[in-house]
Amino acid sequence: MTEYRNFIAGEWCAAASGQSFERRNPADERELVGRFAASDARDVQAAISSASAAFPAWRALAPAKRAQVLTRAAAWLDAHAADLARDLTREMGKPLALAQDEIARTAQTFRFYAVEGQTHTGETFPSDDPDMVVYSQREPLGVVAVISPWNFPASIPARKIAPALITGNTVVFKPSSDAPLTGVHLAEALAAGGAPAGVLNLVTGRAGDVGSALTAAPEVRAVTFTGSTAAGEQIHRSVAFTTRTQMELGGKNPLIVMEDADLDQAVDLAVKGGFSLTGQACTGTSRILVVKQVRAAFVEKLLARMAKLKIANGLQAGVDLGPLATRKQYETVLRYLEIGKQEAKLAAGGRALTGPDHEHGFFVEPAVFTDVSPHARIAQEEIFGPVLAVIDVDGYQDAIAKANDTPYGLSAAIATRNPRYVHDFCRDIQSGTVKVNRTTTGNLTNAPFGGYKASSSSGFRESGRVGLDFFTQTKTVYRAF
Ligand SMILES: NC(=O)C1=CN([C@@H]2O[C@H](COP(=O)(O)OP(=O)(O)OC[C@H]3O[C@@H](n4cnc5c(N)ncnc54)[C@H](O)[C@@H]3O)[C@@H](O)[C@H]2O)C=CC1
Ligand SMILES: O=Cc1ccc(S(=O)(=O)O)cc1
Repeated sequence: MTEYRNFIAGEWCAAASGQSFERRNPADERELVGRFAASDARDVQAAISSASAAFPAWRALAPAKRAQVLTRAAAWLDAHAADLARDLTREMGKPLALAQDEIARTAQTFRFYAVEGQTHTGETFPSDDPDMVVYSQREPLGVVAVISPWNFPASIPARKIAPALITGNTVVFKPSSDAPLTGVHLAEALAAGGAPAGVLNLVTGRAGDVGSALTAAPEVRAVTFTGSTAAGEQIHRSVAFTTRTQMELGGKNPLIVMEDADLDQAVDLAVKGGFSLTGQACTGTSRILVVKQVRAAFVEKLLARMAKLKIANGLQAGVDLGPLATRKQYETVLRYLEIGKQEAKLAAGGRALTGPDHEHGFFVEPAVFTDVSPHARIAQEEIFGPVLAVIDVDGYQDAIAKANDTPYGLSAAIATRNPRYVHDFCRDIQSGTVKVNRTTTGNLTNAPFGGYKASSSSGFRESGRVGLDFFTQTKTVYRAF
């Protein structure tokens, strides 16, 4: 099947316009992945009405019953994991092993919130009146809009949808039009899990056609979004002042390599953090701040390691890097490679790949720039591609000052064996996630996730137990006889 529809009020339905858009495989544009409903404001309004109508009964349902829906959806994901991972690779390009891992983590996220959401309780407070009890309780917000990107088309929406649903909200979900098929599969999973009609609604389409209809609707009580800073700003401007927002935005994530680091391990962190997912992770490493005395040895090992990377269609065995996910992303990365050549020294890589394995896809060689000024554009702006900027530093104080000197603060790592550096780094770095001798990428379902500075827009963290907070409001009750 290659024709996919919206999911509204428990029914699979075509867009009101009757139009569809296509998604093609970024590794080989000749392959059609599917055709999807090209929705507009009418479809969005139908989905919001459906979610509003479903809300009273869903919030009244026992949390254990809501949990069963998530648990059964997780079982459906597990049962279909092989096909889902394949579709995920076909639609956005990541290597199959990473897609398999993502589907497994998505099921895990549904199970995690099925359990945690049932004990997301309030507190009792000592009362100044013996005839009065005082307590707080958590209540759902209502209709929540979930807007997600293409780089993690299963795990990012899952960690928004699962906490929203378990706490009694209903959802209108708009996946990226560059990875809509995995969004369709999430809706299938929840339908198979027994979500009542209207509890989860899926609307596919271009941001320009559905964006503000969804985010500005007065019935939508909260918008949870992951994507670019530019889109985040637009959404922020479009919502009513009473609409709660949660935005996970970009990063310019540093890896600091100290003079005492195990250089083989540091290279591993740079390659995995910078190039896995072809650099298209918000937590991807993009700046390497390396102490001068080990810089030459580090770069030499890094280039040797890069020469062994296999770049091809993610469905092939042993692939390290797939294509960039979209033509727009491909053009952006090529543009930044040209900017980098003006600003710094290209030490390796950076060519657009052609030839038998690559000619129909968006493939580029991973690139390393050295002699990069900390204020160069390639050291300050999110590229979202396999491009590493190596910046020389004089020691710990210089490294931390430069690491903190961007508008972002999502994830940061240090390679060192010195406990003093470890201690100071965990204190000094302005970043929502801090890693010691681990990659900037990768985060656990059960731990909080979010950024400092321009990397997140609100104090509400995603993921982990605190990921439930965004989706509830607190009511304080004073109850006397
Ligand atoms: N933080 C992250 O995980 C991600 C960051 N990005 C960054 O964004 C850049 C561009 O990628 P895009 O796919 O164009 O991301 P984007 O931020 O434009 O799109 C992300 C999602 O938001 C939706 N969207 C965009 N504008 C909207 C609006 N005004 N109202 C409602 N929904 C809206 C899109 O349809 C998509 O579902 C990348 O180069 C990268 O720098 C992209 C994807 C993920
Ligand atoms: O791109 C940002 C990002 C990367 C990974 C994840 S998840 O841990 O797979 O959910 C979330 C956000």
